[in-house]
Amino acid sequence: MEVVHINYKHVPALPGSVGCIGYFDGIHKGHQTLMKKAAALAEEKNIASSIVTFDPDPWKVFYPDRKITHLTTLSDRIKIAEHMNIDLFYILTFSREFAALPVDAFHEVLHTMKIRSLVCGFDFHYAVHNSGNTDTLIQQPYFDVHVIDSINEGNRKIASSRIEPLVMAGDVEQAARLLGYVYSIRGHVAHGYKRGTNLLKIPTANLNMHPEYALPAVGVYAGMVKVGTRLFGAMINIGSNPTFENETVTIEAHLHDFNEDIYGEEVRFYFLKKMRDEIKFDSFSALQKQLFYDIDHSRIVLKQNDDLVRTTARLWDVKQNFVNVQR
Ligand SMILES: Cc1cc2nc3c(=O)[nH]c(=O)nc-3n(C[C@H](O)[C@H](O)[C@H](O)COP(=O)(O)O)c2cc1C
Ligand SMILES: Nc1ncnc2c1ncn2[C@@H]1O[C@H](COP(=O)(O)OP(=O)(O)OP(=O)(O)O)[C@@H](O)[C@H]1O
Repeated sequence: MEVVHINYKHVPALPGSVGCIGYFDGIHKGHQTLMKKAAALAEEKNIASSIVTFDPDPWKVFYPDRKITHLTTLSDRIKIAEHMNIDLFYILTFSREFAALPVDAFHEVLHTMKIRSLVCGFDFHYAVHNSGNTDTLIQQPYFDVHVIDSINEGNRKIASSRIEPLVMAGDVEQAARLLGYVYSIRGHVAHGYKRGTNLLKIPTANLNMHPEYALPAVGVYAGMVKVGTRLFGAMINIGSNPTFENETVTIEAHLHDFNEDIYGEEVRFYFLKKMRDEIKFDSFSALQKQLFYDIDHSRIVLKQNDDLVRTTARLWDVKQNFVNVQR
């Protein structure tokens, strides 16, 4: 898949393609349906398939002072799209000027990009004051338009704005049902207080998370950690370690059957299921006993969700999957 950054005023020479259009945060099951349709139409027409998306996030452009979080960063969206049989990933630079384009000018930009067919959702809006919709798209003269009906779960549209609150409430299982894969966040391994190794004999990797992600609720999760191209089973804690009365919230994981120094490395934490709330224990040994129980519990959860783990591993190009394999 080729990634092309485009300024709408200077569109480079591009091949004809069947595009699907939107912001696509999370690339959830609704988005995946659009992408599959674009890929199928492109094959029929024997031309390329493309994604037409925007960066930065329109919300960031209009509200620069607000902290805006996402399910995926742009590089995550590119990575996932690679697995959706898409040939070209177009990133239109979003600005106030671009947002102010009249409907007709927006159509002309897509025409200049040689979009031959466009796939969009039933509620897609675009151009100045979001005045463009599927009707105006269908009426334009340049390309044919395929509108996808609402892809629902439980009678409600699957949307990024529905998934993010689920993640933030700790319901990562339901989030995975809507995404089609396990929610994850990326960052670097930072130094903790070393109590995990020294006092509890349960070493943990502390995550310095990329700030763009929606953080799951405080609690203890079964999940996975990706180190390089290897995936490990894990249990993850998000919280302030009340037994030790930390002042800040940390994100830390104990990886199953793992004993390597990974300080500073880029890693990804995957949240499969919330197992329990964080608790203040009366003694270190009571905490330690609970943590040993959590290790067994997380192994069981991983076994029960093997298909979901494998689907997720495939999306993120895992080369060695050690989940459910003792090293
Ligand atoms: C899966 C998991 C669950 C945890 N649960 C709790 C908990 O319920 N209460 C608590 O005070 N600390 C909990 N902790 C945090 C430990 O106290 C923490 O790992 C320890 O303080 C080591 O921190 P350090 O890496 O900063 O040294 C948990 C850690 C993990 C990995
Ligand atoms: N569940 C869905 N069913 C059908 N089409 C969808 C669905 N979700 C998104 N789309 C379409 O996918 C494209 C990209 O959607 P976009 O990311 O812009 O918003 P969204 O997923 O609807 O999320 P939100 O409403 O939270 O912003 C749009 O064309 C949109 O209409």
